[in-house]
Amino acid sequence: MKLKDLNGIPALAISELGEKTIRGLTSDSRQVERGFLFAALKGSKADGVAYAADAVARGAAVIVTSRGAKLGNVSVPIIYVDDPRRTLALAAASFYKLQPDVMVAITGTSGKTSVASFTRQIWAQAGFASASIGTTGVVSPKRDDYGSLTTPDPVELHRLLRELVEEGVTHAAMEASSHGLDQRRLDGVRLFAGAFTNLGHDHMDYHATVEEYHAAKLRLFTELLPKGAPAIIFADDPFSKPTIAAAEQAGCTVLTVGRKGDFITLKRVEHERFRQHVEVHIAGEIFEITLPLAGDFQVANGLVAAGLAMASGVPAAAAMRGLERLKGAPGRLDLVGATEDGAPAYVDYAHKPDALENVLTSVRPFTTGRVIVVFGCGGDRDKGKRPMMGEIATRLADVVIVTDDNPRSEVPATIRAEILAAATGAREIADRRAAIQEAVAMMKTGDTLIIAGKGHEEGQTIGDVVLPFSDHVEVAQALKDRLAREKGA
Ligand SMILES: CC(=O)N[C@H]1[C@@H](OP(=O)(O)OP(=O)(O)OC[C@H]2O[C@@H](n3ccc(=O)[nH]c3=O)[C@H](O)[C@@H]2O)O[C@H](CO)[C@@H](O)[C@@H]1O[C@H](C)C(=O)N[C@@H](C)C(=O)N[C@H](CCC(=O)O)C(=O)O
Ligand SMILES: Nc1ncnc2c1ncn2[C@@H]1O[C@H](COP(=O)(O)OP(=O)(O)OP(=O)(O)O)[C@@H](O)[C@H]1O
Ligand SMILES: N[C@H](CCC[C@H](N)C(=O)O)C(=O)O
Ligand SMILES: [Mg+2]
Repeated sequence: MKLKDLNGIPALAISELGEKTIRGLTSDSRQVERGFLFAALKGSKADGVAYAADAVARGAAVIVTSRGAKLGNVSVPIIYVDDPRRTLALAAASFYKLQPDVMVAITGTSGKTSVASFTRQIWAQAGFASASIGTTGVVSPKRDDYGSLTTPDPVELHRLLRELVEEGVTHAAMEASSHGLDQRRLDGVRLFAGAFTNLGHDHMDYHATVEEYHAAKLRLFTELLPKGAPAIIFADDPFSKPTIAAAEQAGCTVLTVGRKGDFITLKRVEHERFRQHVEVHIAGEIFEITLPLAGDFQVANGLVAAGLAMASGVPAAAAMRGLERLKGAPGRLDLVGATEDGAPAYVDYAHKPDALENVLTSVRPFTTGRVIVVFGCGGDRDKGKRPMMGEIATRLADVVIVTDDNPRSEVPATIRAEILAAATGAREIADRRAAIQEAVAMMKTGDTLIIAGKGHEEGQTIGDVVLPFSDHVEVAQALKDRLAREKGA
């Protein structure tokens, strides 16, 4: 492809260098090949400018960087732009060209993965070839790939979108993390609609204030959605109002869902142990449906997903039928098994305060005994979450076991101590396997066990090493061991 065919490149550079052939793009010098465009980006740990020479040595044809960056002497042309991350995203979109016809993005502190998965499932039920992209990976009719980042790097993202189109996918739902929005990873995506779930405490190590964190999320509506595009907003969150105002001001067509919602109005919810009966009103019509998932928050996520599906052409009745057949996203209030007398054990991805509060509150109505929770907090991540989660766990659970969850480069005992400082009466069991064994062993009739924080994850990161570890596997094993002990006794 010629440089002149890439979006985001300033006109002057096109007039001088437009005929140059570009064979690929990247912001990582280690991935540069002959003829690549290298974007030298200032990051959180390093400055890509320092790797310009490395990129040239590997064959870069041209470098894009920010105005004022000092590159020294390099032997290839340099294009200076105001926002190189955005330029890279726009260029990647034009390089890979193809995107599914209907692309939607979901932002919010919690619920993104679930809503992306639910939207894909409702579309699929309605007959569309659909995909979801996010924390748990990429799912389409032809693939189920394990993921890493919530919102992939723009080059990887656009390569993926092209592959999905080549597979025949017409509809895709993706997560828009605040990092992804802030770092312009989605700027080249041709979005049909956006959605907002809620805003709580997370990533305060990256964003200076809650306002800045909210503003990063609002970029989806204020800068990325085209004028008039549907913005599906959950109406019952403390941050719904300012989000609705910002989306309206940006010219989006705001469609609200929830108890205070106008597009889909939630009227009544009756909880059962593993499902919920829900009554909603849509344009004067009453729907009574059974959502086959536990947890209040799954009703919210279901309505946001139904809103996205309806905004993109699925009839209300079909969207409601879709809700009745949903499968939870892996590791989200995921029932792994139960003790011999029926006490359930769930794995859940709550690794931030509001999520933990929601999940513990959700299981209370069907718990006649004790709520037991096992959790920890990640190292090298927002430290403010630790005492908040300690306090929530002790307030809402009857038995709290604090353990390790990806300590990364930090001292695990220090992380636990920061949680325990606000968790009076909690027990400390450093080894996550031992903590799960202990929790399963203490379960009695009527109890509910929640193993929180890792959800779908398949590893425990200690230092730089990722040891294989799955809460699912451990809980299932602990239940088996318990059964064997009971039988032997
Ligand atoms: C803090 C953060 O978001 N970092 C992301 C960011 O990296 P960065 O720009 O800060 O990178 P850096 O290490 O400072 O390096 C600066 C530049 O030098 C380049 N470099 C570096 C070394 C070298 O030899 N050559 C070279 O060219 C790097 O490629 C980079 O372009 O841009 C990279 C490319 O897009 C991402 O891979 C990287 O994600 C890291 C791995 C990460 O852990 N991110 C997490 C925090 C994240 O993004 N999480 C969100 C939210 C999760 C959620 O709550 O759902 C997500 O969307 O997943
Ligand atoms: N709508 C919601 N409101 C509050 N908590 C929720 C909601 N949806 C999910 N949760 C909680 O948050 C956890 C993560 O859910 P999910 O993966 O869908 O969110 P996410 O926004 O993708 O999170 P992440 O940013 O960590 O990828 C769930 O396991 C549950 O504990
Ligand atoms: N996307 C989140 C995942 C956190 C999951 C939790 N298990 C942890 O390691 O803190 C993050 O990177 O902050
Ligand atoms: Mg997610």
